Amino acid sequence: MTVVRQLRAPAAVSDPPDDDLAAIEVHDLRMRYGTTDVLTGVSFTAQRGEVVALLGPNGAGKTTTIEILEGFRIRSAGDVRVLGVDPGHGDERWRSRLGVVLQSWRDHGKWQVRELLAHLGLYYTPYSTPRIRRPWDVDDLIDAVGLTPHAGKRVSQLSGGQRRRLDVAIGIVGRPELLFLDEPTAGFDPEARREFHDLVHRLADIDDTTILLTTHDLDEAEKLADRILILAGGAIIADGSPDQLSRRVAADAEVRWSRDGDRFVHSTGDATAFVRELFQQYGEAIADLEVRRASLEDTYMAFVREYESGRSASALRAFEEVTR
Ligand SMILES: Nc1ncnc2c1ncn2[C@@H]1O[C@H](COP(=O)(O)OP(=O)(O)OP(=O)(O)O)[C@@H](O)[C@H]1O
Repeated sequence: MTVVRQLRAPAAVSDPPDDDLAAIEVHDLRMRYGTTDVLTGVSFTAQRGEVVALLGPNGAGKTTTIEILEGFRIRSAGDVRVLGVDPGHGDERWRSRLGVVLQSWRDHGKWQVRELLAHLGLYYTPYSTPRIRRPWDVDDLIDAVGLTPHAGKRVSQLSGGQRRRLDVAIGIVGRPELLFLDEPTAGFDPEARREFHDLVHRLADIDDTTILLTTHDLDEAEKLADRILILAGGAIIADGSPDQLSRRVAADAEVRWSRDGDRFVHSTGDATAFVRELFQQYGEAIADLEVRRASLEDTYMAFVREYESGRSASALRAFEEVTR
């Protein structure tokens, strides 16, 4: 079954007037399944052109949050605006401005790659605007996701990683203003991952696409995201750039070097001043210099541990002080 539906062409489509609004605004979002509260008060915003990574342990509610923003799930409570619209009441024109890459999408097996993308692209033609020409040219799109050698293959013949690239192509064929990526690189080899990262940077930098992604790969989050949100216990327990978060967790950097064959390590709050002094004192005798801040993985683990030990409120207060 395909997701394509024939639509009546809307009257001339102009660019929406809400460019100054944040792409996503979420205030006190709550979600209850039966008697279980999964989201207990999620609040955050994403500005236009921002790449935001939503991190959190399994079952924290990342997919639930994303599906509410996409309009696929109805929230229990809270205010949500996506491209200025309540997703519970989004119409087809609103939907045409979104791109969605779900965690797994097993469909369309008999279609050929090029044929499928050309067909899905037709859905977006009526929503082309002077600023955003929809859909994406099919051959450019296939090239952008690295599927040119496989353009004539049936979807059922693609490998897992190629299939995932096609999922991404399906998500962006309508040149979305806002793109949701739920664990987009699961199953990618390192080369495919790097190409995908380049594509995300291109979408954000050149096309000014806002991107909200979930991932369990912290290295990926650090490479891609302008901002990281950590979801745990039904709420956002940390919100900031990777650098802001790592400073919150570990104010000190670790400096390592060697001199005359001996290795040294020193923790300092001002690595630049320390290194300057080191060179003044020992000059060319210094070798193998490294300055290391806490990685995002260290930072993430510290936040989640802090949260799990019941100190989330104090962690959040301290974080807000650092980023104020
Ligand atoms: N339709 C549903 N009915 C009942 N409970 C659900 C439903 N969908 C999700 N849940 C529960 O809500 C919680 C959050 O699930 P969700 O898939 O949003 O988490 P997640 O953070 O995306 O997890 P993961 O990292 O494992 O993908 C889980 O405990 C899950 O079992």
